[in-house]
Amino acid sequence: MNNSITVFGAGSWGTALASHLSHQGEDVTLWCRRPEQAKAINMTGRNPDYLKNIDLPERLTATSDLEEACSTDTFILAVPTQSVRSFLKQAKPFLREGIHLCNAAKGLEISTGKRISEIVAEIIPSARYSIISGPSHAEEVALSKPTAVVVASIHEEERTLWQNLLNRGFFRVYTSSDVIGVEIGGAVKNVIAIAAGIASEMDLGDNAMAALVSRGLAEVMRLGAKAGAHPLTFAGLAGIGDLMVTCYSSLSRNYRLGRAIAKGMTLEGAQKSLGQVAEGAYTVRALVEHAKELGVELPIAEAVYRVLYEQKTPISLLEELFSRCPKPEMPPEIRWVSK
Ligand SMILES: NC(=O)C1=CN([C@@H]2O[C@H](COP(=O)(O)OP(=O)(O)OC[C@H]3O[C@@H](n4cnc5c(N)ncnc54)[C@H](O)[C@@H]3O)[C@@H](O)[C@H]2O)C=CC1
Ligand SMILES: O=C(CO)COP(=O)(O)O
Repeated sequence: MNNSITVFGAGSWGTALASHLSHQGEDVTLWCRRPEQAKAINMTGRNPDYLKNIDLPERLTATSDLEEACSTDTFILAVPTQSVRSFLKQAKPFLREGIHLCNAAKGLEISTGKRISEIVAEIIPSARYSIISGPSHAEEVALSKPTAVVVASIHEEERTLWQNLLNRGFFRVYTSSDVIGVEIGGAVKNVIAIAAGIASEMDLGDNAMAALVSRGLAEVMRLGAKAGAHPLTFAGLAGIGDLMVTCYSSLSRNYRLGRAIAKGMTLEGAQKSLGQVAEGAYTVRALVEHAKELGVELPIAEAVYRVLYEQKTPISLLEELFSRCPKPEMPPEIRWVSK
């Protein structure tokens, strides 16, 4: 099979996915925001800003010309969540009707609390949407380390298309029809990973970390249940799988951001020192600022928000979390109500 695929966004994840597809024989264009980055990739075969040591396949070409990048009908969207809406508006005039669009970003929009499928439906309603998620650090995918992910779409032919394109070598792709669950799992785990970084820096211990991951999963599930996700999605790659890889790995930017905050850095300083996007710092705002509409209790997310945006100390939040009223482990709202 030989398709022409454009990957929007030449950060770590866009570069890793473009490289994977290109290694498998696809013609891939990597769209870069900055012309000098595209030029450097084409001249040196390496991305000067992300995954700098990875040799990119020869057939991968980069461009910063958006019209040229849009001249196909199959796309991966790998720009950070808060830029998705403005990016799609910019690309829309060049896009054909009925494009195949696989989103690779993980987050919720701060201004609306929306998932990316909802943003895409507003801006490009004719797009046939899929999402790829699961435990997949770009650094490992770029080195062809064994990785398993899930692609979700409400259209069976779309999930099959992306599975056929991406499932090669040590990159195994499962499919799902639960777009809502896969999106929520990927977005919220980034917030829990910030908490995990904080807990790790505070040396709270293995018990605390396991409690955090489990209770973090409970928050993911509560939110998912309310939004109409299938509960079993959270037992899979986009749920517990991604929570584990992000909460236990120093490759995770969200985890590293949490550690930096617990060391006493400001949020701005921590973000600057990271030099890459830690989506959890934004998604937590979407969760807390839209808590009323979301209608679920998210104590860990709220604690992360107060540490990042209200300068509360992690230890005071830990004490608050532990002094809450005792309750059942699984509240009644964790059940699947089909929508
Ligand atoms: N890095 C990873 O291991 C993984 C990342 N993701 C997700 O992929 C998304 C992108 O993350 P990374 O590539 O890791 O980020 P990154 O921080 O490595 O790179 C961000 C990229 O987005 C571009 N960008 C920023 N604002 C933009 C705008 N307004 N318009 C167009 N492009 C813009 C930047 O120029 C840069 O190329 C995030 O949602 C992240 O959660 C998902 C799975 C794995
Ligand atoms: O989503 C990821 C791994 O699946 C990457 O996590 P970070 O954004 O925290 O690095």
